[in-house]
Amino acid sequence: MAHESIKVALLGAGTVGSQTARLLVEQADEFERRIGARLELTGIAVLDPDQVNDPWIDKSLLTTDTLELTTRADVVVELIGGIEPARTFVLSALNHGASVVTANKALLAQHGPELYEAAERNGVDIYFEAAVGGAIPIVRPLRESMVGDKINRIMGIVNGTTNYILDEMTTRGLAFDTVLKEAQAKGFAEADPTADIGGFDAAAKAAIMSVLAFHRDVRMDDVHVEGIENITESDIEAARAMNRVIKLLAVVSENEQGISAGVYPIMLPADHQLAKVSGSFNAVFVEGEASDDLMFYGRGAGGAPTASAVTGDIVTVARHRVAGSTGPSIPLYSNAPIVDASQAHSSYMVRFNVPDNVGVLARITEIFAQHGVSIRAAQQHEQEDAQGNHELWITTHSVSDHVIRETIDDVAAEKTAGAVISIMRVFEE
Ligand SMILES: NC(=O)C1=CN([C@@H]2O[C@H](COP(=O)(O)OP(=O)(O)OC[C@H]3O[C@@H](n4cnc5c(N)ncnc54)[C@H](O)[C@@H]3O)[C@@H](O)[C@H]2O)C=CC1
Ligand SMILES: N[C@@H](CC=O)C(=O)O
Ligand code: NA
Repeated sequence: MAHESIKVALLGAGTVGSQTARLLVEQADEFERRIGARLELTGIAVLDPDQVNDPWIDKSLLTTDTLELTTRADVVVELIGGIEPARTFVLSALNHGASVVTANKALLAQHGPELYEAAERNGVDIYFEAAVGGAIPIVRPLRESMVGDKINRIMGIVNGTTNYILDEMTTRGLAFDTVLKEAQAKGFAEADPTADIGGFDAAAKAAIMSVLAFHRDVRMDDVHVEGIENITESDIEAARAMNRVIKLLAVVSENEQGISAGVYPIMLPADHQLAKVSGSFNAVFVEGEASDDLMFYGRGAGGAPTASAVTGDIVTVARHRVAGSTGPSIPLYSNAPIVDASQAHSSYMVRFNVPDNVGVLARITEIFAQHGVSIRAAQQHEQEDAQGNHELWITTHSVSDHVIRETIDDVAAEKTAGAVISIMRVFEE
């Protein structure tokens, strides 16, 4: 039977919702030809209709009764964000037989399996390309294209806000707070930017990628998270002096020990491909057993780029409805153990402020040796501060996060040995 139209309900008309509405209006004829049925926007739920002034939005479609809107659509597009009430709206949509498109990584990283199961039980789709890497096609490749391969590791820059902040601090020497405000103004940051700065947004994406790559129920709480909130201009200068740049990486992997997922800042060599990813761009390396290395690159945040991924999903699930089918399910059959990513080994650079006294360097290296931490390089800087202290940089060989932190705690406990300025992972292939 020919479909006259596919009813689309939009929940949210903020940074992403507004641009999604624009694409749906501007591309309506094109989408109709691709789908074989017209997309009919039946309602747009927002918190405050008076705040919506986009010329392409028909104000008569605005509603504040979000739950009701989820009950009268073929496709519900959730662009509200957060856990509740978004979870309730998505479940309502699925249980009323609508397919769902969402960009909500926070929701999927906490309740994904419950929602995937609800979609399957109701014979509908749940698609979420925008939830990882914004415009970059990465969810679909993991969910469909690479399903015949075994993925060993995924490593990437998956948060546009933090990449923008680190890049602007590095290239323009701007202060952290100034750049964060810019990222918020450009629409990259989450409603609560601590999700970006604290690494939680990247951690949610790491959990989603782990589910798709390893077929294992991996949630937000399984991801080891460190953010960029403590990174200072002096850390950036130190990295530059080592011909490195600081990036916030999400790394998920599976080996004989199990699955590990972590997010942390790390110093990359300046000529590493990920070091060159600038502004709000994201990049994801996927290491497949048969495919070998794949790289995905593009705009990871912002209204229009994210809306591109959202409308791609809307067209896809609409096509499925016209065909009377659904896309692939998300099987979670693996019970591989989850390994604490903070136990993964890495090289580290520790910066100390030390007094220029006889025996200080010897005492610090002795404490490192007592913990079995092997030193790759040590460098004391000639320049002294007002108190007559000097910076001492120690780079280690591979060591676990746990051991290096115990080591520097012991150094810090000896007041005469000097103070720890910062500690940072150093990328070694
Ligand atoms: N901004 C970006 O670059 C990206 C955002 N995302 C995700 O997209 C989603 C939306 O993000 P933004 O557009 O940036 O958020 P936003 O804060 O700009 O917009 C949120 C919209 O939801 C509406 N809303 C909030 N509570 C509601 C409720 N109970 N009922 C109806 N409407 C409600 C607000 O009125 C507003 O229109 C989030 O899940 C976010 O994580 C994903 C990728 C990139
Ligand atoms: N706040 C996020 C938006 C996209 O997911 C980011 O900065 O990457
Ligand atoms: Na994407």
